[in-house]
Amino acid sequence: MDLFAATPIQLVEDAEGGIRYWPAFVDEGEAEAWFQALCAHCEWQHQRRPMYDRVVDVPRLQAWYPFDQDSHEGLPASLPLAKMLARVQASVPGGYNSVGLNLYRDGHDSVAMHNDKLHMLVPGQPIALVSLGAPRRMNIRAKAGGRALGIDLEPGSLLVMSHASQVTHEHGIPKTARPAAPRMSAVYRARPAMSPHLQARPENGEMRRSFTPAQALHRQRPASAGQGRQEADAQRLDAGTPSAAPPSRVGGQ
Ligand SMILES: O=C(O)CCC(=O)C(=O)O
Ligand SMILES: [Fe+2]
Repeated sequence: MDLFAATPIQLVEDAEGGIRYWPAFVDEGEAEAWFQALCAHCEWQHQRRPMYDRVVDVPRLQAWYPFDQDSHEGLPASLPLAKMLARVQASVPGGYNSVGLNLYRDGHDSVAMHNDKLHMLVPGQPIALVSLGAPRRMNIRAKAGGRALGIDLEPGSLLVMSHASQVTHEHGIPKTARPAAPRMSAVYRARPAMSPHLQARPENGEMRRSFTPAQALHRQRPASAGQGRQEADAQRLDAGTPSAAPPSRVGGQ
């Protein structure tokens, strides 16, 4: 392993490791192979969520794989997720038992500023986010105030956020008017036992549509642009998996 890849950039400090970024976590060839395999073989879903009197689109595709922490049962053999997990574990050991994937088809896809849902995370355990495909900017902002920090998440990079950082900071991927090729994140987390995440979906009246591999990368616009579907993004409710918990402004997976 080269020294560059082994040395993270410290973005936020706290007692649990803060937020750290490894720009060249894996080489380009490997990142591209993972991206292609995940695009083609993940079970991509497009969520729509009831919100007040409307149903809103989650502006990105998602896939979820809960798995056994020891045996890795739950990670499909057709996907490189176990191999990716081994790489993550080698850099940032943790009790990971869930991976959530996000596919941002173009600059219209996004995730609103949020922290990952605390009741669905094991305290003290890291959140490890592998970026693949095109680079996209992530904003990270202290809840206490101050300017957001913008970091361009490169393909093959690793971003690790401490549990503690989810209490103090928010993160999000804003929409961009610049041409943006598809980008993916694979987010490894340690979920508490029996968390709602591990139970059958859909939950809370959420609606989903599945995508074939060929459809996954092609955005399907509403028939009438003027009456386009509302997106959850503006309301900050799109930031993760709905759960049995009451809606809150934090969102996140
Ligand atoms: O795609 C990303 O880099 C961020 C995803 C995220 O924040 C989440 O899934 O909770
Ligand atoms: Fe998040």
